[in-house]
Amino acid sequence: MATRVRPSNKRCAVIGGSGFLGRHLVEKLLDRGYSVSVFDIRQSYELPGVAFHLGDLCDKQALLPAMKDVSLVFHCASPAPASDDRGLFERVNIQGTRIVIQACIEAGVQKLVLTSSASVVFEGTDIKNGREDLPYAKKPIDYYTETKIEQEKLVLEACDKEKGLLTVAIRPHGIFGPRDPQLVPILVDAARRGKMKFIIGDGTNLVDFTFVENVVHGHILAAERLRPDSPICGKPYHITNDEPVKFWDFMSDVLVGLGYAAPRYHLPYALVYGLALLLWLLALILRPLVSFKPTFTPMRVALAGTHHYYNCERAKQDLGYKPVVGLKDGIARTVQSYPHLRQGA
Ligand SMILES: NC(=O)C1=CN([C@@H]2O[C@H](COP(=O)(O)OP(=O)(O)OC[C@H]3O[C@@H](n4cnc5c(N)ncnc54)[C@H](OP(=O)(O)O)[C@@H]3O)[C@@H](O)[C@H]2O)C=CC1
Ligand SMILES: CC(C)=CCC[C@@H](C)[C@H]1CC[C@H]2C3=C(CC[C@]12C)[C@@]1(C)CCC(=O)C[C@@H]1CC3
Repeated sequence: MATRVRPSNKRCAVIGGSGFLGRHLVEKLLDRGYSVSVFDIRQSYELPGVAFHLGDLCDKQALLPAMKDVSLVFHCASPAPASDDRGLFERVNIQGTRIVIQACIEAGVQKLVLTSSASVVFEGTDIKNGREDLPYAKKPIDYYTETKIEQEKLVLEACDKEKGLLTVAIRPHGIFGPRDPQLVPILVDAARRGKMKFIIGDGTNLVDFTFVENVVHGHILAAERLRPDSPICGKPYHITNDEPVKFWDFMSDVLVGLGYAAPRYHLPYALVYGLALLLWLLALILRPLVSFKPTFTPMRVALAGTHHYYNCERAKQDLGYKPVVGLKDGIARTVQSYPHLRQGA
């Protein structure tokens, strides 16, 4: 009779490990003595001690080898939020997550840590110091958010001590740091095209931006505290820098750090939101004829002009979480890591 090898609790798999957050997580896990399998649709780097498994997470047969003898799985893969492809989000974030859960059960994985998003409660209006017990958004602002809600519910409902799979969801917000492919590059692209002269609204709205190493820290704490008797089973946790900042101050610090001018002129929020909505509709109607992607989508305008910051007291209490890198330091390290995006480079 074949004997089943009991997975070592230092063997883990990172689904989405080639991405921005995934790669930072892999690096920290290696530092902490874990051996890591990465499952991703692409391979973006090589590292000693990391075994890559390439494939689509919707394919269980492709996933299973990455989970062999693994006790802990991190699921941080998702299509990019900027995509407008509803079918893709539903396939990867909802159906794919069901498959990830089935594969975990089949492979005998004991713990599944999902990277969710604090945006699962965001409907485009102010959230100030939001706690985890806020209801899920009834009118999510885009397909990304809509499918992140369903994904989180699936993972948390899969937490079953009898079946031996424990789950937890981390809800980060506005992740930034070296190698981020969206926030800084999109911002610099807009600045280079002369589109970052304006502040949407009065510029006083507070937002969480979270340095990537803090997000990684939250994930690892959650994984290590996830045990049958711990209060964290089946729960979501906000992980932020715990330093809400004015959205436009953060943007200005990054822009000025990279040698661009800070936005100065104010535009009314309702006007910009209305224009972004019109442009989005126009892009949708004209899609069969011409393809253009507006920089200021309704989702980005909503994020730029409202308060959205979250309370992370639950993570402090249950996980012993405390940010390891402050906002000022995080911005400086981020700016330094993008020499090619500096003004004039
Ligand atoms: N960035 C942020 O501000 C925030 C992110 N999050 C969440 O954090 C997680 C990580 O985000 P981030 O690192 O920024 O994103 P990235 O796009 O950098 O990383 C996601 C990775 O998953 C891969 N992937 C996508 N689809 C599949 C698939 N079907 N099968 C296997 N791999 C796939 C991507 O490949 P490819 O690039 O080829 O698509 C990419 O390598 C996501 O779940 C996201 O929802 C939550 C809050 C904020
Ligand atoms: C309007 C403007 C100035 C845009 C430039 C910056 C934006 C690209 C980012 C500002 C807030 C960011 C953000 C996300 C993506 C990038 C921004 C829109 C997320 C949508 C990424 C995925 C999530 O789960 C939530 C994030 C909220 C903040």
